[in-house]
Amino acid sequence: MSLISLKKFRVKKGSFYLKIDDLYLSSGELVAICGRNGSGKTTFIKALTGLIPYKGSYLLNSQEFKKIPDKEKYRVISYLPQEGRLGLPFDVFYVVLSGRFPITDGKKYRPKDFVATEKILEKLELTSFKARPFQQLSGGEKRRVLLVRALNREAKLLFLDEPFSGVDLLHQQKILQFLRFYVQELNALVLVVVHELSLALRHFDRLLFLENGMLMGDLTPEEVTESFLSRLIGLPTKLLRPKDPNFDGIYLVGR
Ligand SMILES: Nc1ncnc2c1ncn2[C@@H]1O[C@H](COP(=O)(O)OP(=O)(O)OP(=O)(O)O)[C@@H](O)[C@H]1O
Repeated sequence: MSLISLKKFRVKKGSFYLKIDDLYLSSGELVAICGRNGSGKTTFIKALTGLIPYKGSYLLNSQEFKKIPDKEKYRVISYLPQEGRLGLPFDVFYVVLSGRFPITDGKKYRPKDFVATEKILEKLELTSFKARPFQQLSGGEKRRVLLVRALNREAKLLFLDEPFSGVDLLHQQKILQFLRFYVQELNALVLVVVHELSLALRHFDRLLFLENGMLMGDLTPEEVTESFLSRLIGLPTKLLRPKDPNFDGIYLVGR
């Protein structure tokens, strides 16, 4: 059964229209949303989180999304916006802890919230930052902290808008490994806006390609062809498929 089911889904932003006729997404999938600047990726995930209005049918867990109470939505959904709030006047630990607030029923944080926060900081190598004021971190460090905050809710439906921007290659890889673990452990659906097509093609289960607000492709990495990529990118493209599936390092293409 699909976790998200869309039919004649429409979003209007000024003169821009997003139109998706049929799309079904299930738990346990790591999905990349790709496309050129202005193709509608952010508009799409903002509408799916309920931040901007839509028309048509959007079922979340077989329930009409608009009829689900906000409190219930916040328990199920976690969202990392493209531009995070950068003025948080707290230490890193409390910024990450606050990601769990919607699952506390509005009461105080429970001991298990503190334990989970310590654990996720350790897993994503941020323990040494935990007592530092968030505002003093570098751009990439802030991005990693805000991502960990979004992950800390343990939501079954996770939307991440460009989580890798400004993040170094080592930590991109750590985050990707953690996302795979997250999807499997929580049986979650994770949708990620990704510009780096190499990352999307190598690490994701399914790739949604947007062009001018339309879904022009819904493909597995194996189904993506060079001619499809050339059209999407607007440049001749060569697709290199690594021969060693067990290599978990980084591939770079040199001259
Ligand atoms: N509030 C708004 N009013 C009018 N047009 C808007 C508004 N917000 C977005 N748009 C337009 O909608 C289109 C889609 O924007 P969106 O942010 O979804 O693109 P994107 O694919 O996420 O782009 P990027 O890769 O640059 O982040 C763009 O042409 C943008 O200019």
